[in-house]
Formats: sequence, C-alpha cells, structure tokens
Amino acid sequence: MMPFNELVLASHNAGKLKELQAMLGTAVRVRSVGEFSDVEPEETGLSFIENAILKARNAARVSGLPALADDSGLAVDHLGGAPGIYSARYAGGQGDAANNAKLLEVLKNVPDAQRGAQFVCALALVRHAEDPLPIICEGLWQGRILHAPRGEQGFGYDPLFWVPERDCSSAELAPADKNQLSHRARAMALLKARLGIA
Ligand SMILES: O=P(O)(O)OP(=O)(O)OP(=O)(O)OC[C@H]1O[C@@H](n2cnc3c(O)ncnc32)[C@H](O)[C@@H]1O
Ligand SMILES: [Mg+2]
Repeated sequence: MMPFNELVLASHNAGKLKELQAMLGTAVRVRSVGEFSDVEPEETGLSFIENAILKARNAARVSGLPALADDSGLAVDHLGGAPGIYSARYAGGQGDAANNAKLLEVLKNVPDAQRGAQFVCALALVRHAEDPLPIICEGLWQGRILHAPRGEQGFGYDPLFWVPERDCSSAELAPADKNQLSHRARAMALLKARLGIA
C-alpha cells in the first residue's frame, strides 16, 4: 500500500517529470515542485544519492508534501565516469545541445570499444523535509556513446546513447519502451516494489 496519496516530484526537468509521471501511473496524485517554487536547490553533493536527497528535502519543505527526487547522469568509462553527477552542467549549464556537443568533441577519435557508458539514476523519497530515513533506489543502464546524434525522442544525452539490446539510440526508442528499459525505469521498479505498488 502506498503510504500517502499525494507526492511532489522534485525535478525541474520536463523530460524527467514526464517519464516519472508515466511510471508512477495512477497509484498516487502527482504534483511538481515547480507549482510551489521556481528556485532550484544547489546540487552540492558528491554523489547521486546525496543530490537526490537534497532535492527531495527541498521539495518536501516548499510543498509540505512527501517528495520524490531523481538525480541522474551519464558515466562514460573512457572519462573515468565523467560527466557523472555533473552531467547537467557538463558544458557550463548551457543546456542539452551544448552538453552533447562537448561529449562528442571530448570523445572524438575514441574507438567504439572504448565508448562504453552507463546512465545512472538515484531516486530518493522523503516523507517530510526532515525524514531521517529516506528511501533510496538506484538503477543503471549500460550502453555506448555514438559518434553523432540519432533520434528525436527523450531528452538530454538520449541521442548519443546507443542501446545494445534494441540496436538503436535511446532517443529512437518509443517513450513507453524507454520507460521499461532505462536507468530510471529500473530504479522506479525497485521503489514500487519497496512501496508495494504494482
Ligand atoms: O535536477 P533536476 O531538476 O531533476 O533536473 P536536471 O536536468 O538538473 O537533472 P540532474 O541534476 O539529475 O542531471 C541529470 C543530467 O543527466 C541527463 N540525463 C538524466 N537522465 C537522462 C535520460 O534518461 N536521458 C538522457 N539524459 C539524461 C540530463 O539531461 C541531465 O543533463
Ligand atoms: Mg539538476
């Protein structure tokens, strides 16, 4: 049983919000933190988990509701896991297109065998702003970085992320398929199991 019937999603990213909402379905009434505040908390943590907790606490504080945050990113093997927790700010906070262009440039001339990467997602759920026991669930998605963007779906690094099990980029997947396979889908499946929702 879901321990509450309303939940605020602690994200300002439209792509993420859409995916999280689709995955949660009708189990709970979902609000977005943007309804309560435009101020994005600084992501000062050193891990996906710390940043997810920090965003969840902030959303619970401004909304007075239980909050679910997602901190995610792309970890590229050849770059020692970069951009990692800095994925959103990789090109200095200039947005997805600039981040993707920088990644392609940094990996120019790097052969396929060394272009392995994984998407990482940490979900943090807090029942209230000072919850001493946040629920944390993680998900990983293995793939490879393409040499040029492909596909129009999704958001962020999706056009550069090759999905070996489907032979296409993650931006070429139908949204419903991405929501079955992705790092976020895996973390959400664990969270739903933990909360006892189907
Ligand atoms: O913090 P919030 O408000 O949730 O929104 P954000 O976009 O800043 O989110 P993060 O701090 O977690 O940074 C995630 C970065 O990783 C990228 N990313 C995460 N999940 C992704 C996915 O499923 N597909 C493509 N890129 C993704 C995303 O585009 C960002 O650059
Ligand atoms: Mg962020």
